[in-house]
Amino acid sequence: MVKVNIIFHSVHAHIYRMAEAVAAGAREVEGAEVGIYQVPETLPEDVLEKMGAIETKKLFAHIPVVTRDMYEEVLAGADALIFGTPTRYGMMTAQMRAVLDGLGKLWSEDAFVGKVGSVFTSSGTQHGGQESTILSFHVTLLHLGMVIVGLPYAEKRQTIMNEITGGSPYGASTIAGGDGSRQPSENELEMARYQGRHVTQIAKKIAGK
Ligand SMILES: Cc1cc2nc3c(=O)[nH]c(=O)nc-3n(C[C@H](O)[C@H](O)[C@H](O)COP(=O)(O)O)c2cc1C
Repeated sequence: MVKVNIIFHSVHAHIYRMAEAVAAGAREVEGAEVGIYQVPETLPEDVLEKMGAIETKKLFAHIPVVTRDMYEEVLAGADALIFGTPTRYGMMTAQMRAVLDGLGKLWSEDAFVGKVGSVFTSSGTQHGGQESTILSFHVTLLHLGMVIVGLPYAEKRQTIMNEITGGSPYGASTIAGGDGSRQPSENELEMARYQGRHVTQIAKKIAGK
């Protein structure tokens, strides 16, 4: 059994939809045990309301929130962690950062060394920093000692030119549009499934399971 957990933050549900696709891909691998968790939201209710996020947050309210008492089991206990974060000023969200910054004790115990780490993202605009979000996230994964896996060019969907699409060798991604109205395309969701499957296959090999 190879254990893969997907940890995401989302406000308007784009990353949530991508996370479900990543999970579906991971589940295709025989012997995979796949979990999906969201990080705690730190924005107050009135701010979420102003952002028009009350309804979109409800779409994934059923997904368990990973709290500090769960870090050992959910994060350190997995063979692979696949993180999903919206882009904020070209980087991960503060909500995701807060979880990573809470891993100090487990980091000092080498709890993540040799585990597989991977990242996917979304942004409002096509060139709004998807690559910098994923690559800067990778720095933290390297500090934790993780083996980084991206989205290889073997996944040809990232090379298409006939439609607007996310996806890069660094990881799957989607473009939400300035007003958040664009939903992940089938091409982007397929890349997310590929990433989930690919990470799981590699984690299975590394774990010898
Ligand atoms: C404070 C803030 C900063 C943002 N920074 C960027 C950015 O640097 N580039 C960009 O393209 N979109 C940016 N966005 C748009 C978000 O990336 C977009 O809303 C998000 O990817 C949608 O994902 P979600 O539906 O899962 O929340 C920003 C949004 C907020 C609220």
